[in-house]
Amino acid sequence: MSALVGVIMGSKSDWATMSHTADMLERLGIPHEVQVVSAHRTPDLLFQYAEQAEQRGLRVIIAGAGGAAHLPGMCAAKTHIPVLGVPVQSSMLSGVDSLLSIVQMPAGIPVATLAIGKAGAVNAALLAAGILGHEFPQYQNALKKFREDQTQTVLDNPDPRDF
Ligand SMILES: Nc1c(C(=O)O)ncn1[C@@H]1O[C@H](COP(=O)(O)O)[C@@H](O)[C@H]1O
Repeated sequence: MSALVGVIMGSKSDWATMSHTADMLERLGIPHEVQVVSAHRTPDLLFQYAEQAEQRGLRVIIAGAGGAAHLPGMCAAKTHIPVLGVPVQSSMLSGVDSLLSIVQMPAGIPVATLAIGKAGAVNAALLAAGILGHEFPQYQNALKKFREDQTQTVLDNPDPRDF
């Protein structure tokens, strides 16, 4: 099956964070693709990627970027499919710069903004599963199973001293 989720990131250096998105999509069995695309460094490629996303069959785009993180917003400006933004933790400002760059979109062009770093990267994949779940019940079931397993793991390990 061709990719339903496009995972893009501003730089190879974002892969340490965005690999958590890919890992979770893999775990849920959701077909996806990953690619470095930068609004700053490869603006023409970004426009082409966003403009062609829908016709290529993508249903959701997850865009991770750090610092002056314009990638998710510019991607959202060029496509109608939902864009989920993951703020990558930058070295200088700990990702607060990334978060604010992504979250403060003007009314009319939404980006669904996740938490900074790994938590946001994982949750973006789970959110994508929820969005896809209406059209593809198998991913809704995979999401439910993930949640049930997570709950059970916590219930089975109540002692915080056991690691
Ligand atoms: N925020 C953006 C964009 C963009 O928004 O288009 N392109 C690259 N970057 C970010 O620059 C940071 C440093 O990149 P390098 O490590 O390549 O210098 C990365 O976190 C990347 O997401």
